[in-house]
Amino acid sequence: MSTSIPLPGLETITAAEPPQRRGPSAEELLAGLNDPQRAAVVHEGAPLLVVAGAGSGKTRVLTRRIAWLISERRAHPGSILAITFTNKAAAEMKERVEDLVGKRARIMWVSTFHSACVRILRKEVTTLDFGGVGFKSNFSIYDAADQKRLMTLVCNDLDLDPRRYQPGALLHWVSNQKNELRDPEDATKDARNHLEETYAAAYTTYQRRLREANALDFDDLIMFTVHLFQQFPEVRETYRRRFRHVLVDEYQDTNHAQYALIHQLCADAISDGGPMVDPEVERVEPAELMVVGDADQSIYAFRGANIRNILDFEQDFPNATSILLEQNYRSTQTILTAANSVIGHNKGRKEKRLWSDAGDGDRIVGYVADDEHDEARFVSGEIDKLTDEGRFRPGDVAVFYRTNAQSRVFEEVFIRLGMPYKVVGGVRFYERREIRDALAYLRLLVNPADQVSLRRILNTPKRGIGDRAVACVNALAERDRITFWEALRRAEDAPGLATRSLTQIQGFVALVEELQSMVDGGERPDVVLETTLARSGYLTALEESDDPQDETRLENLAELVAVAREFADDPVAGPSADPADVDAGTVAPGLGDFLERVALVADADQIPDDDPEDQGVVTLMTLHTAKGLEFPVVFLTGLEDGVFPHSRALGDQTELEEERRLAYVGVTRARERLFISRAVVRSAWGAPSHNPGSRFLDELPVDLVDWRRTEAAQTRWSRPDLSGGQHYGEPTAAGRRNFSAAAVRADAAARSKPSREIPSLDPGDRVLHDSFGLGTVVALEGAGDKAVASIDFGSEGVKRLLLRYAPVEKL
Ligand SMILES: Nc1ncnc2c1ncn2[C@@H]1O[C@H](COP(=O)(O)OP(=O)(O)OP(=O)(O)O)[C@@H](O)[C@H]1O
Ligand SMILES: [Mg+2]
Repeated sequence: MSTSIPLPGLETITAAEPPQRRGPSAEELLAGLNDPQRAAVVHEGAPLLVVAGAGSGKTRVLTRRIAWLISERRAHPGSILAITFTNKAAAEMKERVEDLVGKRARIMWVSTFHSACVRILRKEVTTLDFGGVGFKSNFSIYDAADQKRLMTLVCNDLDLDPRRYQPGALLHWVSNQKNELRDPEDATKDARNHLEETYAAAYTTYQRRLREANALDFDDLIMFTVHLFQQFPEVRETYRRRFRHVLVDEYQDTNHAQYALIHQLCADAISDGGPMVDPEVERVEPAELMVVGDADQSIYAFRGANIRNILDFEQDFPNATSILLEQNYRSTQTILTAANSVIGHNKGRKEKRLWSDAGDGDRIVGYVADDEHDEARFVSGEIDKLTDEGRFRPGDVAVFYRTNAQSRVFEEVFIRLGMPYKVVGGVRFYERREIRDALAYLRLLVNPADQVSLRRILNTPKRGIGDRAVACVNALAERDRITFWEALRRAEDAPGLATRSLTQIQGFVALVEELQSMVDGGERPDVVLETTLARSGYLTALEESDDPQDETRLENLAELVAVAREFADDPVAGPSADPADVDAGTVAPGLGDFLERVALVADADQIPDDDPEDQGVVTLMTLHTAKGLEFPVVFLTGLEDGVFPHSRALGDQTELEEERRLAYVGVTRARERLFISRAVVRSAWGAPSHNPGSRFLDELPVDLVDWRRTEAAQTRWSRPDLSGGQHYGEPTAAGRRNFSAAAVRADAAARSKPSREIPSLDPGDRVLHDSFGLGTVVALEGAGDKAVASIDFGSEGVKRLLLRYAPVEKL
């Protein structure tokens, strides 16, 4: 499948060739390359290291070299192994090489480390016989959730105190061991204290259980392949004979195990083969190796990536040749200078002189937003302007953020404005399972006839209402021609329903009815939502789960509560509100209104992935996902200390440097235009926090950035180095709201109480309303907190107002 994400360096130099056409000429293959790039493409023999800054054509050179090997050096495509960082990048690279040299390229191996190892192990794993229990080639591959479940079992096996030994922490430790190629025996042997002994015991049991399940985890894929090669030289030699050319992109993000794998395939003398190396096995000449990378873009240390692999390449491969690329072809000089300036703050790095002849280009635009909604509106407003001018299409634009949860606000604004977008590497917020579950609960409260919602959550979280019970209730509904909900309420009449199921169903019905009474009482949507999540056991189920994803789910639900709270605080503002939609002070927004608003936002199916005129769509993604890509226009958002750099990194120099490399990756994705933004207040996890500007902002040259900011932000905040900024826009409702909201958000109880005295009114009374002016009370319903007055405001019409909220004064 072709993707609309531009993977740079992979561009075609000739159109797809007709079947009989001869391959491209050498000149064609070298067209559009500078001298050092050509040298890298045609290099023969010794291991080759191409180190260069972002956008200097590393990926392009690697792709061309593959085509060159096949076309000019007559290498058999099957003898080529190229490693990329993602499957997407692999698919693109393969496609481009095929475009260049034709279909015969198809049999080369272009893949990630993991995919390559799966292929090898499917074939060879039966050779491995750890502890007498062999693997079968149909082994399963365990993902993070599977691993967590398995490790929980291990903890039970070993009777480990769950408060001291958490499966997540154990798995992290095990993963580190595997990335260092240390098996359970190594770990046990080297354990220096009780804690390490326990970890090693967990590792041993975990591996045994994996074996029994005929399963491998991701780290095993690499470690087992390396062990296979080390222990069975004849197998290794088979692959050495096969792969005559090995090429690795993004080499800076390889970990030790991956490095060892490359070493096994390409090193001249294999030092770490151990005693099992069989002198009888005929040694094969090492494969030609080419690795390309940029130490400044190493951003996966948390997965064991070792920056030393690239720094030490010349030591590891003593006869290596290095080629340096210094010209950047991606970005304007302004963008490049900014990137160089930020990364220059990292210590102990090799200085690079990256330059561009693309001209200075436009200045970087900076924006200090009142809050995250304001930031999202700024981004969408700028995209609108750029596309209206006709210079860029939506597909040219990418919006980057540090963590996945930050996509939500952008999504809401984009949907509201009809801006086509896609989220890469994450599910759209309102399509996430937990969000759909929570909304299904709320829909049910408003509309008990909503069968789809009801069935979705009837047994979510698990409460022992299984398929059989549902079938019995269904039978009752059909027999008596009542709704499914009615049938649930009368479940005692359901034919064949087990007593246990009946009790469970009655408990569920009581829960829903209780929650419904909150809704009928006019309770705030956020309070209803929070209560629902708590009372239904949904939160507890997630909290107690071992699935690492459930932590993210909790965060997402907190985010949804924040959405509801904002809506209840001020239905006029908020990302998806059009002031014209809501009459200020009319009946306080209830759950139904909230659901309606959310439904509009959540109706993401309406958004085409790519629009018919091939304008493309705006891409939203995290900075980690952006590696290797490029876009004409980039928005780098959330530049706040505690967001980016991540709060975890603030006190740690090493982590801070990794965050800075991430910033460098982000900035260098931009070709022509770069926008940077931060929000003065950000409502993460439902509570507003004031974050200072990112320290990376201070590391940008002052004269390269045009600061635009709101008046509100200006008065509240000042940076000495950004004083020359230009005014942008008016203070927004959202900004004002968040500031006042910050002050009053003391606790949930306080939020759900009226903050003002309720005027006592009678029909015929004259009142003054802040927005609608003079009016006459025509009718009254309810009392106390729930008192609603119908008031005739003459030309403004008759409004129904919940007096608890309405700004009316009796005259
Ligand atoms: N000699 C050249 N002439 C014109 N354009 C080039 C040249 N070399 C590379 N490019 C273009 O420059 C851009 C960056 O190239 P590429 O993505 O290969 O760089 P990279 O070094 O791999 O970047 P990164 O470090 O971000 O992975 C691409 O659009 C590529 O097509
Ligand atoms: Mg690249």
